[in-house]
Amino acid sequence: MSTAYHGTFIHAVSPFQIEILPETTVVVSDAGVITHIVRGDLPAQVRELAPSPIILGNNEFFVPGFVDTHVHAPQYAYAGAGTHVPLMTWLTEYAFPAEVKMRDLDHAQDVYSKLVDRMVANGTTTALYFATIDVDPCVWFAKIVQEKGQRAFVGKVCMDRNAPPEYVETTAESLSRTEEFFAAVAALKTDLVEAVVTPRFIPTCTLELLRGLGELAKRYGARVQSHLSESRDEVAFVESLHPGEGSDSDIFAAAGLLTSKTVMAHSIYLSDNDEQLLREHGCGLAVCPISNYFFAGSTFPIRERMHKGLKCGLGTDVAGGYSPSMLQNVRALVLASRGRNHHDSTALIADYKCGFYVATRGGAAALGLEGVVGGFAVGMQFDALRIKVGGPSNPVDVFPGDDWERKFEKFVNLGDERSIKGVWVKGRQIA
Ligand SMILES: O=c1[nH]c(=O)c2nc[nH]c2[nH]1
Ligand SMILES: [Zn+2]
Repeated sequence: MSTAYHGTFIHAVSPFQIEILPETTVVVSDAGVITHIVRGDLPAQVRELAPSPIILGNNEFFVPGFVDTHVHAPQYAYAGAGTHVPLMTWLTEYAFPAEVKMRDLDHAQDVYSKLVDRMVANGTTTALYFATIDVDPCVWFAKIVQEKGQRAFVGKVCMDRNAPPEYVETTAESLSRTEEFFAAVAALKTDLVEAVVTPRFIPTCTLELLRGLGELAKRYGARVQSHLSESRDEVAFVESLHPGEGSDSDIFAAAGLLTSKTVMAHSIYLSDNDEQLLREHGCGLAVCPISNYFFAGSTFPIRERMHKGLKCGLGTDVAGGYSPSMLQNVRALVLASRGRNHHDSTALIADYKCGFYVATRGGAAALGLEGVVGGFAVGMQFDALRIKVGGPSNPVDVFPGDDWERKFEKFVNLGDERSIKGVWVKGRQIA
């Protein structure tokens, strides 16, 4: 049985253009795929296909669900804390201990459930996750996202050097556990949760491990994620570990880890050669503006990089970024690009439309899901948010004369989970 949704639909069709479809009916099949988009009054033909259409009220509209291209699930336990130290210190003092604690599966259940609930409430329908180095808590996490119905790509983190003795693997363990995790996720038999090859970053992975993971990614046709050229201290550390062996991009490329199914987080410090390598291999980049304020020491030049053909999505980077809200990250992206322009008037500014684009369609493209999620079109899957502005306890006030464009812009700049009244993934309502 199909379901019909009638009202106003708003999505980004490019980094510069928002399309508003008022008085529109979207019909979604049992399989969660959009089969019809009809403008105008609710057509009689739709009543036959979908006898109980969902009709939006005043000040309501649908937008595509958000795509978070970079999240560390176990770090949610301390999100909002640890904002005073640089990356390498933060990893030792906050990230690694929090990840070790996931070995306590009751604690893992608590943190992971709260994170996924919070992300869904904030409208994130797709996420690319880092978990931890241990297989059991990773499988636990995959089951939690499966139960909650979010579309998720989950990585068992790999590290065979420069990590605490209680939180490091041998090269052989890291590779065999990755395969174990792939088998466990395949056994879940779900098309919404997928395992991802996940070297943490070059400082914690030997070249032997990187090469082994490159081979696994090829053999499984798997997605890959890692961090790339993310901060000055990380870049200096890689230079000291691999003098004369090139940049992070060169090292990942040599290991076979740059593919069209790769998403690299941060990617701040890129030479022309790095940009060319990432573009040629069709990699996606996860831009994490809140986290960049704290760790990167520089702003990702998003408009310039998109113009050069690099596929950019938005990432919260919980908990290097303190907020799991994609809207908060859209705003941080816009503010950061404006700040960059204040220092260099030739720097291009990303506005709220651009921010919304990278949070939805851009993120989908970075993950190779263009034409699947991130917008509304026949043949795409229905991952959507029902938004309401105005009314008591809504952070967005509306006034006479506010048209759809203004209501949408207010939602992007002022909205939060109180404005998100329903969340659908592949046609199924999950919140
Ligand atoms: O923001 C980050 N969070 C992490 O957990 C991490 N690990 C390596 N590099 C990292 N950057
Ligand atoms: Zn990260």
